[in-house]
Amino acid sequence: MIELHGVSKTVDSGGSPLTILHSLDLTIPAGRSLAIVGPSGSGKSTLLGLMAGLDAPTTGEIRIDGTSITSLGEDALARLRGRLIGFVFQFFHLMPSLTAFENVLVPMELAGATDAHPRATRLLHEVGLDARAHHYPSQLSGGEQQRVAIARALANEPKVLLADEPTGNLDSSNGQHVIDLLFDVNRSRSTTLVLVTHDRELAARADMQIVMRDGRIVERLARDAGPVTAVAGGR
Ligand SMILES: Nc1ncnc2c1ncn2[C@@H]1O[C@H](COP(=O)(O)OP(=O)(O)OP(=O)(O)O)[C@@H](O)[C@H]1O
Repeated sequence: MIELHGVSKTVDSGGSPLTILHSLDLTIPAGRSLAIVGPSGSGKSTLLGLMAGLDAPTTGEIRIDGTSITSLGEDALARLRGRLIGFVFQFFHLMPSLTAFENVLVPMELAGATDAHPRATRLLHEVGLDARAHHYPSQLSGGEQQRVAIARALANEPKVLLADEPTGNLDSSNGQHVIDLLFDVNRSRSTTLVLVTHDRELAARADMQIVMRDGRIVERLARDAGPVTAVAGGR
């Protein structure tokens, strides 16, 4: 579902080039989950942003569902993002002037869905927020806001769900609820899930883990049926 081939990212740092991702190769099969872990500044969010097509790599190729996104123009990329990718951020990024229901509704209406209303109702039900549908973000707890953000990310039935520190701003019980929800979606809808996290316990719930350090993947772990084991040189 997601393939990276020789992906590097170099940025300008005070007039001199700084390489923050070094020739990464990675394959995430459809319907699986991957956790990206590693210390602060190791390149996790940059990598997720590249997978989302929010930023372009300096070299290499990224394919999402068979389409090379590295050669797409802005418009085609925006359409592909809208069709295939849902994004969940650490700080929720809900529209403060819209209710929970409207936050979920708007992306569907923008995509031209004719059944947006019943689908928004169903999605809020799935994330356990029926009773909060007409509340504004400021009237919701952090965990509730993140669940609205997940419902919104699922609005256009993406094949890929990308989450950047989705529990970073939540207490442990709200965080647990949000994580359960993300893995439920991964399993029940076969949505490919990629999440960035500092939490090794959470990361261990994913089918695969990569550990980043200084812009490189320094460790790859995969789980088949049994416990998570190291994969020597595997993708
Ligand atoms: N546009 C940019 N210009 C210069 N440096 C950048 C730019 N974007 C990212 N960096 C640097 O690249 C490195 C990787 O950043 P990134 O945000 O991907 O790390 P991270 O692993 O997600 O960190 P954290 O866990 O703290 O969020 C950091 O050292 C960051 O300062």
